Amino acid sequence: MIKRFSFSIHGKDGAARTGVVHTARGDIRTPAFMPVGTAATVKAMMPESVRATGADILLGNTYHLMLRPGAERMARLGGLHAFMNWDRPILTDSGGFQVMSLTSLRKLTEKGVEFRSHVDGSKHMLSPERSMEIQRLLGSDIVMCFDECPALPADRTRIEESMQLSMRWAERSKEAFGDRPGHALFGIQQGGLEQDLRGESAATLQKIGFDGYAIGGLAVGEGQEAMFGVLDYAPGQLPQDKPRYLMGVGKPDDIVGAVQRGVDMFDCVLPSRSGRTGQALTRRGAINIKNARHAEDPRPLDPDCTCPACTNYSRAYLHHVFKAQEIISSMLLTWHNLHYYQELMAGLRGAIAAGALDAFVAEFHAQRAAGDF
Ligand SMILES: N#Cc1ccc(CCNc2nc3cc4nc(N)[nH]c(=O)c4cc3[nH]2)cc1
Ligand SMILES: [Zn+2]
Repeated sequence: MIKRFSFSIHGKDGAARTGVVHTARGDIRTPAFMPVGTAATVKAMMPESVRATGADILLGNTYHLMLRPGAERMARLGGLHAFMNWDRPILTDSGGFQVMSLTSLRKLTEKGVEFRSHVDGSKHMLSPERSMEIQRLLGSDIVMCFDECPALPADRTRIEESMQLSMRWAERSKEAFGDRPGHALFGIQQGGLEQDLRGESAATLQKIGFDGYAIGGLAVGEGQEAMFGVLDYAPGQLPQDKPRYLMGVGKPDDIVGAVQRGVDMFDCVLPSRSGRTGQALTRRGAINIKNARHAEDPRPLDPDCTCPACTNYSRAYLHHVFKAQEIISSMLLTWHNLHYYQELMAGLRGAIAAGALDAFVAEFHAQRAAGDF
């Protein structure tokens, strides 16, 4: 018997919710953070280490995996879960956003988008139908509609036309996805910073009917204030009994503010990418371990953190291995950052369940104001 996708909300505090997304490959505690595993790996992390940080689900990318190793090849090899040795849920982005942000040679039409690979320059095409087929071949548990995310700033006409195209593509995505018990399809709201266009998008998506709803078109340079301005109304435009996923977000304080406004799921490359550059994200704010002041500091990054980096190594050691460009430097800081993100999510879940989110958020900001340690 295939376990069907479902979402149960166990607690609320204001607009914030905490609950569980049930999937055929396991449960996802929400609010949830999804580490990004773009090319079938969360960079510098073994999958068992990613699980040890507390992650219940990973994100993969249609765009990267269709170029290398290829969707049909991945299917022949048993699918993405077997390929990368991660047997829990995987959500895959649908590729449109990555095409627009990673390629320059491309042609956008009603049918879809033609582009050249940033890997080897070969020609490729993505459409709602092909994106659904690729995500099926990968074996993704949560599939994202194929959409268009307009670059900001853009005038209202461009935003409106792009949103309407994305809604036509959402219809085609749903049609192509078919009825796949045990798998979920999420719609993606567009509409830029325009409340009425986002309302129209939400209504159209709800009429088509999806297992979850993403808030797209944000974290594209609009800044936190404008993003929170949209989040003051956008989650409420979406069905309240389905998961709400804010794509590409974000910094710790972005996530806290978005959870307060009713968002349930997040993904961002920040903790892994910044970890590889020597930036440690901690409850007191960011620390750049390459700074000379850490060269002889015997203390851990964060004395209150239980991750392997903070348990077994000094700042001086982390400073050393970063300066020496040792591979372990990326491993340890990525592990720390992902551990910190999962601790933050666990803290948010517990605070919402206890009806104590305001106090949690106040303490979150107070610790960061206390500054570096
Ligand atoms: N380090 C680092 C770092 C780099 C980039 C970002 C911003 C990511 N923002 C973002 N990802 C997105 C993916 C998306 N996918 C789709 N299918 N649609 C979107 O509207 C969309 C919007 C997004 N906005 C955040 C942190
Ligand atoms: Zn740590």
